[in-house]
Amino acid sequence: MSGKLATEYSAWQKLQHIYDSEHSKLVLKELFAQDPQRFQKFSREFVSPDDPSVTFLLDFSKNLITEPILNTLLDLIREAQVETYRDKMFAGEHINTSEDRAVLHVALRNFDDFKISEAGVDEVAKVLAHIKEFTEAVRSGAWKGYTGKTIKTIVNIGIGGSDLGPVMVTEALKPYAKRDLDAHFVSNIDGTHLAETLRLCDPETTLFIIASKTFTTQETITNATSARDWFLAAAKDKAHVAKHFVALSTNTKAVTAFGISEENMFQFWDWVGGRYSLWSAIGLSIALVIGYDNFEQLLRGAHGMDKHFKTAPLEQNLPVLLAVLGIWYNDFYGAQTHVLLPYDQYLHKFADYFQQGDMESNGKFVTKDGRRVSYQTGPIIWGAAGTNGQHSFYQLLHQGTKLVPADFLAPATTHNPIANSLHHRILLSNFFAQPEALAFGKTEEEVRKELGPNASEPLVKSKVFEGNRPSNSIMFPVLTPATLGALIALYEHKIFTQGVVWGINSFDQMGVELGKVLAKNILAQLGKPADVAGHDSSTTGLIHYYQKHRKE
Ligand SMILES: O=P(O)(O)OC[C@H]1O[C@@](O)(CO)[C@@H](O)[C@@H]1O
Repeated sequence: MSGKLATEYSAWQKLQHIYDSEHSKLVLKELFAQDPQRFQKFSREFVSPDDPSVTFLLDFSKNLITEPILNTLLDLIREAQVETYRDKMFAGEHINTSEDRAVLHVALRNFDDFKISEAGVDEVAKVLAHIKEFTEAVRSGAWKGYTGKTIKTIVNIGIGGSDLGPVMVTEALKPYAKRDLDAHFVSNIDGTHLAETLRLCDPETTLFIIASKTFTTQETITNATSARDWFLAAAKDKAHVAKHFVALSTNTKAVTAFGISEENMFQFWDWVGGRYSLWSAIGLSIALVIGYDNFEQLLRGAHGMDKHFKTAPLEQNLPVLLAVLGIWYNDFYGAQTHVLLPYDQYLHKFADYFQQGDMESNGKFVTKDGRRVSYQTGPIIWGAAGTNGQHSFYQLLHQGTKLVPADFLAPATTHNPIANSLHHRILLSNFFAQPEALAFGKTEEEVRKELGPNASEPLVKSKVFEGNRPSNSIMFPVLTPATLGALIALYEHKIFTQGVVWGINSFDQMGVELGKVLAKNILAQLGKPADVAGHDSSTTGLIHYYQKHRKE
């Protein structure tokens, strides 16, 4: 990162000029008509350098770009020194400058031993071995609860990066799950979350996983304490906690103070960002559900993408391509959001996961050297599994007034070929049709022809699809642990790349702190109206309403 504001790059200024002078002439229907080779030119096939079965196609031909525009976008990557910063990340340099930390989620899956000098990196293998040993003991039944029964239920208690990754991955890889081991995830401080989960648990056969990088997060520690109280109400003897509680954290002192022994702790390190931690001990619930071997495949899939990101030339580099396309719409077309649309029910939490991954990384307005940006940084990430989204928000995607760049993802083969794969064919027919409709629309002339001469003008106008709405399509043979790993790493490195161009620190999260401090202050004032002090009339009024109407 050259310490520049993105707008100071000559490539950025050239892109602004191109946008201003050409954007109105960029019509997908015409671009495709002019070039029968457009799909070939603007699609890339990723094949993992470690495993040829880990492969996917990125079709980015339905984007509002030409080769000169793409080349200028790649010039921006060069001018922002993205490759230099990438190499700094992989080398363990402290690129998280505000916290003086390395950013080394790639070290958690480093099967080829990238040379990385940072405390803890040489302990990754030991933690993985501990995860393997423990998960095999639980899954085999060798690990027994306090009454000698095997573990039937696991409850992961964590929030943010200590929850979203395990939730998304265990949902995505359900075909690989041990079906007689129930997994639950409690994250919200709302007592409902824990209460409803505990209704499903037997203290004799339940294992609680307390997942927290800091082991100070109020929601997690409160939930963990209540879960322990619930357990001890049945088990009575504190000695039994050791058989039913394990911890995933960087904070050994806090873990042991909570009452979990160090041998029941799976460690990770400060250079693992919360939203990049599913590859670490935070992935214990994943390994319990899908087995250690599949968890390792997940890691290996990500590693293959790491190598691709580290070595592929920019014009072949998939994270870089996704990154520059996102910047084109976010910073020049004025798109405020980016929608992720996996046509795979197993990936129904994919967008949720990258809400934190992207928005907590790049939702920033100050550069690493403290300058306020004058341009858009991180987009709003949202999405849903297809085809459900089509019956919810696609009206806006097709005929709304906002530009919403979309990523469509789908497996060529389903894990559930019911009805002779009729369901999958219908799913994929929509996966193919939606980007086509978004790109090419339906003209007024086509509508008139369809409706006939007596159709009212308003009706005709309401049925026009202007099209020219961009999308990427990603297809892969089947959703396996390794393919999922590669896909997640693809988006991680896209986020990294965009952060470098914007000059921001993608790896701290100062923005989550103020609310926590204010909440702690208010918590102490909730007793009675006289306790409420130091707030605006709105906050005061709301608290008074609560105090007047609460029943508990
Ligand atoms: O894992 P932990 O330390 O309990 O943090 C949980 C989450 O809280 C944050 O909002 C940071 O406070 C996320 O960045 C993080 O993933």
